[in-house]
Amino acid sequence: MIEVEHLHKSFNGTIAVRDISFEVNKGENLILLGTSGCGKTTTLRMLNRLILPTSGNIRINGQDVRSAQPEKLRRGIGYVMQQTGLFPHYTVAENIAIVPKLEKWPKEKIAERTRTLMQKLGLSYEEQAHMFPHELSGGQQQRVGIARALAADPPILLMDEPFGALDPITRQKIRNDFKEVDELKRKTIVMVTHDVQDAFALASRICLMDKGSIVQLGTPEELREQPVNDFVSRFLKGEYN
Ligand SMILES: Nc1ncnc2c1ncn2[C@@H]1O[C@H](COP(=O)(O)OP(=O)(O)OP(=O)(O)O)[C@@H](O)[C@H]1O
Repeated sequence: MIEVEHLHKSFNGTIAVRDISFEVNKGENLILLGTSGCGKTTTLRMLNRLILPTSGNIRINGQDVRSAQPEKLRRGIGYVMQQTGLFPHYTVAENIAIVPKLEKWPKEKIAERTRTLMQKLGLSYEEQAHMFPHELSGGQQQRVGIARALAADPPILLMDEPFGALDPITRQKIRNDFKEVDELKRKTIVMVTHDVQDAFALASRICLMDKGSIVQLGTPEELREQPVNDFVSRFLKGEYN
């Protein structure tokens, strides 16, 4: 469903992503894992054209993303940003409704969808829909960010450190809840994390990166049982976190 071929990105001579290729199958959860600065976010943001590659190809359902209109492309791809990226002056409900509004859904349908999603993500529509992001905890804000990305039911979801800013207990709780949300089970997801536990809890396959390159791509079991080198074993033991 997502095909990445020989993707390369340099910023003013600094190589951020170095000739990487991978595929993400429909319904898979591919985790881009690696140390800070290894090129995970740059890779993710090239998938929805927030960053343009220096060279290489990306196809989504066979279509080259360069031939798609950026706005149209992004409406079909939900995006959960680091640190939520919620609009501070929009209420929770208004934040969740951004894409459905762009899609000109009727008001009742938007309200119904917002209510359903908030409930699925463990939020209370009655109590929280009219609050502003700063009135919520970090974990609740993350849940709103995920609801917003899911609102128009895009088949693909890109998530950049969705649990990054949370304390370990909240992180584990949201991660567990996340696994149980039925809509997320159907999505093709590419998620960035530096956290080995996130990767093992959520990945269909892990793409472990270092210095812009892919070191190993495989199932969590493959990485654990057949690490290709010492870096992989040490990374999985948490020595780089
Ligand atoms: N806009 C930019 N201009 C210049 N250099 C950049 C830019 N964006 C990223 N880089 C560099 O590219 C490299 C990869 O960055 P990237 O953000 O993709 O890494 P990352 O693995 O997501 O790291 P983190 O987990 O810290 O977010 C880094 O060396 C970074 O400094």
